[in-house]
Amino acid sequence: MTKLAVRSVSQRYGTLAVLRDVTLSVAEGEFVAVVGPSGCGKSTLLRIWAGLERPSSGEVAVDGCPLEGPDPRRMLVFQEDALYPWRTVAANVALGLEIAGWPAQRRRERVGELLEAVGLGGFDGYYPHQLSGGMRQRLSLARALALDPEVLLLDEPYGALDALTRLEMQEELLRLWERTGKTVVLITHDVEEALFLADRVAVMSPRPGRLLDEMPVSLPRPRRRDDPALGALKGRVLEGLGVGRALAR
Ligand SMILES: Nc1ncnc2c1ncn2[C@@H]1O[C@H](COP(=O)(O)OP(=O)(O)OP(=O)(O)O)[C@@H](O)[C@H]1O
Repeated sequence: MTKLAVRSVSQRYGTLAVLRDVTLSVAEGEFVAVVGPSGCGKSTLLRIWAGLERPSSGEVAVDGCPLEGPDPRRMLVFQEDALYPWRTVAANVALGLEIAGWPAQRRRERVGELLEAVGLGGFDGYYPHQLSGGMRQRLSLARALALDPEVLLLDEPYGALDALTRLEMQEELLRLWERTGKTVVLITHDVEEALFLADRVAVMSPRPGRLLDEMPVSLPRPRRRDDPALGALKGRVLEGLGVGRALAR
């Protein structure tokens, strides 16, 4: 079943055309990565699916119905963590639960589960500035997961992390996805990250962003990062992006 869809979606900001005639669907439980040059409208597409903005033209659907607006069943996680610095780790995770009216005891239990799940057990009383970049991203993920959303919209969540932490976070995300079966859309600049994680990679053109290619990655998981088949796919994505084969090696 199709979870998310855009059909012939275009977005303009004043005279700036950002997305042009984009049609893309994501099946329930599917992991789709979107890659494309900086400024081609990837985040815009994610904000449209989050219900934070409406396209200038085209249709946006969730579960086959026109999208109405933001909904806790679809959670967006940003590149820069959007944590509240004055709230502790536990209080950051609890925010959505507070807004949803969960009683204090249930909130505490849920926050404990979530922090364990993302490897932050024992850090409840820390403040965001006392955490590493990777820990802050784990916290952002825990907060996004609090109300058990059906869809995770991840906007380059690991872009600011060092290479090793990034690989670790990719493995964790994969485990989470395998365990929960959530629908995931991941925006990334990192073609290897896209191919390591996703069922399908959508390749976008420079602004105004159009969909150039949709590439299924049918390799079984766990994937090996040095698998030559991944290398061949990487060549195809880079070629689509106009980067050329020479860089793929
Ligand atoms: N609210 C807005 N008002 C005006 N212009 C906007 C707005 N939001 C985005 N833009 C412009 O739309 C274009 C696409 O932005 P967007 O953030 O979607 O790109 P992106 O592909 O995610 O880029 P990056 O990979 O660098 O994060 C940019 O030129 C940006 O300046």
